[in-house]
Amino acid sequence: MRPANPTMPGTFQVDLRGLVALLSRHLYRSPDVYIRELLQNAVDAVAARRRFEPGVAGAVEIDVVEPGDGPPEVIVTDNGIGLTGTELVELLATIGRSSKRGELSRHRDYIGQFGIGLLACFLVADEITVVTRSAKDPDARALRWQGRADGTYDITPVESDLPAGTRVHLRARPGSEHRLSRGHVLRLTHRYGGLLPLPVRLGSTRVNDEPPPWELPALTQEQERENALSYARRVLDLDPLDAIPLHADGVRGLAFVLPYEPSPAARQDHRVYLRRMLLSESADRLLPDWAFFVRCVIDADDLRPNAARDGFVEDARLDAVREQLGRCIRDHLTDLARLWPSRLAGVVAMHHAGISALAVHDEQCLLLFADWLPVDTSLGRMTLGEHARRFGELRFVRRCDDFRRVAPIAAAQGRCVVNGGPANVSTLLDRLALLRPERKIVELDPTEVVDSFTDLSVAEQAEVADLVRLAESALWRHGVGVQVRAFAPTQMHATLVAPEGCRSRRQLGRAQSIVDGPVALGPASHLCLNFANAAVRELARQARQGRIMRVRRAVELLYVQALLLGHHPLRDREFSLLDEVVLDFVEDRG
Ligand SMILES: Nc1ncnc2c1ncn2[C@@H]1O[C@H](COP(=O)(O)OP(=O)(O)OP(=O)(O)O)[C@@H](O)[C@H]1O
Repeated sequence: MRPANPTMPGTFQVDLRGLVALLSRHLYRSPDVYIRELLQNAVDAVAARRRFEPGVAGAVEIDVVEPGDGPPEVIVTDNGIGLTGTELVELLATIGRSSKRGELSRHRDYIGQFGIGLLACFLVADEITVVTRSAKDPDARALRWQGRADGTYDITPVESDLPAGTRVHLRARPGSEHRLSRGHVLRLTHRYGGLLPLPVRLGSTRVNDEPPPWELPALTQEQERENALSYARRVLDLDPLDAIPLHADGVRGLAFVLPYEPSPAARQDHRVYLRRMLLSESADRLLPDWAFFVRCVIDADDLRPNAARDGFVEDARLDAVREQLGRCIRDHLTDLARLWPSRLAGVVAMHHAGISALAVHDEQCLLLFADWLPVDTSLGRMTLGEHARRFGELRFVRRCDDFRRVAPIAAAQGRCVVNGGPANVSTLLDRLALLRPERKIVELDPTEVVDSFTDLSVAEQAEVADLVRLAESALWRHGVGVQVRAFAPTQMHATLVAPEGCRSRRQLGRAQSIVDGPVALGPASHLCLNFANAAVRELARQARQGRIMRVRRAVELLYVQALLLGHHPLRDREFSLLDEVVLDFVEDRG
């Protein structure tokens, strides 16, 4: 029989150096977070003291000692709750133990919760010295706790006149001197603690004397907006198109409409504060995807920070806040449409590509922005709203090639045709047609425009018969048929048409397959010469006079011109044709 294994109980041992290396490489973006963790502990300590001494005026003081012949030292002092000897062992010297955790669900007062923040100090110093006196016991002695990066610590009572509270000393380790220099500490304190609600001083300088931008006094809405815009210029180095006040449960802030076009797929770099302590300047996923064109600054009371403290934990609370912030932005834009249409037009003009891409999937986004989206039409660029006001019914062609071909003709006839070719436009128009049937959005068959061409009378047909014959024989090798009809604009010599919509061809009963478009352009396309154009009539006259070579060359030239006007790619044979025509011209043949 095998003997049972003897039980060997034990406790985990922590290799502090390994843990600190892990934090610095994988959790924190920069060793600079040590200031954030010290500030946060000081603010939390004041909050803890206020729980049993309400109204105590909290303050945080930072000193930087730069001896010149040695490494700089940073000292952070608070008049918070302080620590007893037992707490020093249980809380400071026990990794992962926090006094704030269980209470967090009951109290929104604390920023910390993981019990690892103090370790960030080992990113810049080999030793952390904490001198503390507990506020809970008036007779408590001051104690010094010295923790070292090798995982050892000692606690000694000290004779100190320190009132209740805590003072943390850090001396820069070789290589980190710059991070503990006065200028750097001032910048970091300003960045992380600039909005903290209790006074923070560096030496005699008050670091946080400005209220958050959403709390700046303002008599009117316009003044409020101006305050917000000037904050963005000063602090974010951004000149936004507009500022949007944000309110959600336990969250307040501002959203700024970006003055440049970001990619909808790009990270949203939001500036987020947790109980007025800067958490991150590059938080993502705080707003719905469609709001990619704004960048926001918010302060949250009870969203849960992730351990790296560069964003919030994805949970139901964050979902709800995201939804509410999205609603604020939507409502604001709807108000703009009513009260400041020119501002909304500016926003959409800047961000329409991204907005269109999103509106394809997001119905609300489509309905919100549809009227402000610009489209190209045969009568120039205009918004869909403007189009609806001017023309009522909207007719569009699906492809850019069709648009290029019909636009000049439609324009000359005063008809407004929308180009559905650019990315997303025709999909958006299809969706809008379903969502808002009263808008009467219909696809236009490009050949309809051609159908409005006027057929020639019998006499006129006789007049152009020689031209048609010569032109057909000239273009035969290109697989292109010829017809002559009259259409506007009169300056246009010719256009390429598919025979499908060509009544005269149908009337002539010629069997032609229907081929159209740049790649497929082939044997079934027709060059439609414009009888309303003076040069074409002159060509008909010269054809009657038998000037065969000249007419053939001119027709070939008009064919290439029609290809170019329709933005059809030229093939080798059309290039050589062009070459021949130019050579003829240069050598004065024909
Ligand atoms: N300045 C201070 N005054 C009083 N207690 C402090 C102070 N600094 C730290 N402590 C105590 O030490 C504990 C551990 O601090 P630490 O910064 O490591 O973690 P935390 O603040 O609890 O959580 P987090 O890791 O999220 O920052 C705190 O929970 C707190 O009880």
